[in-house]
Parts: sequence; C-alpha cells; structure tokens
Amino acid sequence: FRLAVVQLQVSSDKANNLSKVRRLVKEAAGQGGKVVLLPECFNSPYGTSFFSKYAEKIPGETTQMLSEVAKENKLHLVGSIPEEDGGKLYNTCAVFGPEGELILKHRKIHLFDIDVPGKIRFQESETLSPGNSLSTFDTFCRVGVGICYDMRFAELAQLYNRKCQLLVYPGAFNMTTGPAHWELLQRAALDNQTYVATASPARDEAASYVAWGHSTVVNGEVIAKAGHEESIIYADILQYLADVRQQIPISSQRRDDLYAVTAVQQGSG
Ligand SMILES: NC(=O)CCC(=O)C(=O)O
Repeated sequence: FRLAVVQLQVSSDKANNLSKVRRLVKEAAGQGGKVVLLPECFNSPYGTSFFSKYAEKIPGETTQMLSEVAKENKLHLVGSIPEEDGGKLYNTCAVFGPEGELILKHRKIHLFDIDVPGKIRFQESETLSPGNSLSTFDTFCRVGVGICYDMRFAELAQLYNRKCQLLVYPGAFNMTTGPAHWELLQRAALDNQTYVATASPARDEAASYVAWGHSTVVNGEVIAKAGHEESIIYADILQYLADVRQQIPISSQRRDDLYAVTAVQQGSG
C-alpha cells in the first residue's frame, strides 16, 4: 500500500492549518495514499507556550476535521495535536479509519525534556502530561505509533517490532538534534526489520522552535525523504520485510535466556 507523509507548513493560524490539511490529504489520496501521516502538533505552533491555547478535547474541532477527511478520502489518517482532558494537557496522536472512525489515541509517552547548553532547552513537562500506553492499529499491516521523542527509546520500537511492520512517528526535531540524530534514529530501525516513517512540520525560520523538516521513510535504507519545505512524500510499503525477516531471522535467534525487553503495561490509547 502507499504511505503518504505530509510535511505541513504549520502556522499560528489554526483554521489555515486545518484547511491546508484538507487540501494536502486530498492531494495525497489522489496519488494513491492509503495511510497519511501528519506532523506532530500539526494544528499548532510547536512550543510549550502554545499548547494550552491550541489544545482541544477529542473529539473536537480538529479531530472532527480529521474524521471527515479520512472518510471523504477513504484512508487512514494519523497526526498529533495538543489535547486537553480532565484539566491536563497531552501531546496526542489520533488515528482515524476510512469510515471516519476514531481508531486510537496515542498520548506521547516520553516527554521532550532536554537541556543542551548554548543550543536548546525544551521542557514539555512544564505543560504536558505523559501518556501511559503503547498503541498499535491494523490497516494493510500492523502499525506502531509513537510521537517524536518516543523514537529515542529503542525498547518501544523493539516491543512494537514483535507485531508491527510499520512504525509511525509524527515528530518535530530541531536545528540542533535534527541534523545529529533524526535520520540516524529512524535507520536504527534496521535492527528491528521494520518500516519507519516520520512526519515533521516544514521549517519556519521565524518560528520560536525551528523544525528540522526532512520527513522520512526508511526500511533500513532511506526510501523517501523531504527537504525542509512544505511537501508530500510517498513510499510503497511492500513485501520486503517478510523477505528480510526470513533471510536474516534475528527474531528467532534472540537469546531470550540471556536478556529481555518486556512491556510492563500494554494497551491502546
Ligand atoms: N518534539 C520532540 O519530541 C522533539 C524531539 C527532539 O528534537 C529530539 O532531539 O529528540
């Protein structure tokens, strides 16, 4: 099936962000996209000072639009927004199916709290609460869902790998960690013999948080990659993995008697 990744130029104008999503998802569907991935916080500028202003309940305005667009174009639609629930804020990835149905909500498990002196300090935990569940859904294959910083935690990808063929991460790396780690982390999925797709906002040099861009799809090698401007990239997700998993059968060669990666709590949502 064809995966489309929309690298949206996100602005402070929420209505404009949503109408562009409508247009670009339609364009992706016209090119055969059956699963469409949107960036992290695609309805809002990315930054702790914006989350409460742009946060919505689910269902709410933005997810209502996602539901309609998924149904109109008969596809799966995945993307994260700031969510408000019970007085708390989350960075939440909603997944809608081709009937417009909400399939799952993945709340970012690992909050982006880093401090690189002289480069970047960012503390999502100043405003956001973490999610507590792993999230997968079934479409043409089984898909594992994470959000941006979640990608740094290899254990999560290893757990997903046991049952998934594709991992998706709406993300927004920055001008410090983007060039250093963005592609590298995705290509590390080679260890997991899994397709990995990331969707970043397009770069806006005037924004308070400048996104790296370069939305990417890898299967060990990079098979599709955007520049830093608004664009849609496509990748055909093929039989490849079954072949590789048979040729290099690491899943049956693990030394479970020596080590283990175990989910303490598994679930969707
Ligand atoms: N939005 C994020 O989680 C950013 C993660 C990031 O930039 C990183 O280096 O990790």
